[in-house]
Amino acid sequence: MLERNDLWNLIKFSMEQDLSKITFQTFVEPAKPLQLDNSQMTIEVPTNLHRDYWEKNLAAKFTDLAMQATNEQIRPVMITEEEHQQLTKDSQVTTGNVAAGQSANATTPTFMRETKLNPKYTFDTFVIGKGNQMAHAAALVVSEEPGSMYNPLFFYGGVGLGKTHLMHAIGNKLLESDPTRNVKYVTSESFTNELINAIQTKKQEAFREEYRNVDLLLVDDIQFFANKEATQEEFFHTFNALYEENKQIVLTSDRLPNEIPQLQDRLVSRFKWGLSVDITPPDLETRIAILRNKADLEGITIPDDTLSYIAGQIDSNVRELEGALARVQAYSRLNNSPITTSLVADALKSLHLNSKLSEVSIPVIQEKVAKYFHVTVAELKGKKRNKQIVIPRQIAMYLSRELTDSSLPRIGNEFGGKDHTTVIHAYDKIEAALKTDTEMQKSVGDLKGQLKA
Ligand SMILES: Nc1ncnc2c1ncn2[C@@H]1O[C@H](COP(=O)(O)OP(=O)(O)OP(=O)(O)O)[C@@H](O)[C@H]1O
Repeated sequence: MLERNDLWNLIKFSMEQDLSKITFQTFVEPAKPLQLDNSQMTIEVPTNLHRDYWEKNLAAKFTDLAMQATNEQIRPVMITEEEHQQLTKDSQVTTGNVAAGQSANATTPTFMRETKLNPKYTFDTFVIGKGNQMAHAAALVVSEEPGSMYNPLFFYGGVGLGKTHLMHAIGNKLLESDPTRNVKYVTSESFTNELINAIQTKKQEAFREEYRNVDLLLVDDIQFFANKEATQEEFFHTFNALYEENKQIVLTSDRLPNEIPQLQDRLVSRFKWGLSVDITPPDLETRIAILRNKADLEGITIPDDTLSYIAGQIDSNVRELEGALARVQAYSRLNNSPITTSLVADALKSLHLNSKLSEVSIPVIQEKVAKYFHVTVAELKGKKRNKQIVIPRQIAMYLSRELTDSSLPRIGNEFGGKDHTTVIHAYDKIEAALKTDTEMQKSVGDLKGQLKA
């Protein structure tokens, strides 16, 4: 399935060709896609008049274009800006959910994240490569002997590298061998929201029952436990209850437990009791294998050299790789032409993959930062920890993450083989300093100006 924005951009592009300029500018340009799930796209428009026009004149065209692009029936659901604001307010009141990014803008279909396991995320569909070999092996062991070897099993690493996939694979495998097992998958955000609901509706006992009676608990993205005292307190007790009963716990995060801000020490130490394994970005061969696997599963015909071309363009994460393939597939359908390397180049052009990378590279950033602070590039890549070097090094890492598409491990590598968590730490530090420290604002502003010039 294409990502919401990707599909929207393709449809918008086709509408622009078909509609008069004035109709396009009046009704399509101000529309905003909010959410895409399997059968509908929710689209926000400024007024009732826009909504009526869409429903009467554009909805059918939208569905046709979406069908051409994805081969699926997707209907547009129009809401006005005012209705959207009201809905967002209502959902905050009922769920206590005020965290950014959890409104109707969420792009992940809720059925995958919050209620059940995604049946597509199995060991069979997971491609093993250097960066995930150990994680895969540990996941397999845990799915065969839950609660005995590695408890908890903790996966960490950058976004879109397969942590959730492996976690679901454990659950799916366990249920396949014994459908009576009680498996619960939850994101840390849903855990928090369910807890808040339970407190508000005085159903804490039921909440505890539900969580403490599982055979396998899968909690995704636990970095969002950061700073959430009540959630951490509750989770601590859930963890203990399950652990004592030898029930398996699997956790994922974008960083190691001790790097999650304000995570209680007692949780950090418990999370380290079992096995922590990192997942690093796939190398070129693995990326090609993932694409080939995906293309086969979807029945897409695509030549080998074209697959290699896509894999060479996108080295950051697997989700983007899959998004690129979906985009290419949609582009080929809309243009009614077979997938070739030149079609792929056209389809991916608007992602500006090369221009972003070639405009600013990590060595250029290192050179500019070193010059600005009168240190050497070797010192930035080295291990010295005095303030005169540490701050420029952290700024250079921050800028590398902001201005290039490089993955965290790749940035770490370019800085003398440092761990990706060091890059996260540097980024967080500079980001926090930029909020209050005027000297930092000036240095980073100057450097950005120089780099973009
Ligand atoms: N090795 C792999 N083989 C096949 N598919 C993969 C592999 N790694 C990742 N994917 C696919 O990439 C997509 C993103 O993976 P996933 O959601 O598991 O990432 P994640 O590490 O949990 O990211 P996030 O931190 O954003 O939650 C999924 O569709 C998943 O199936």
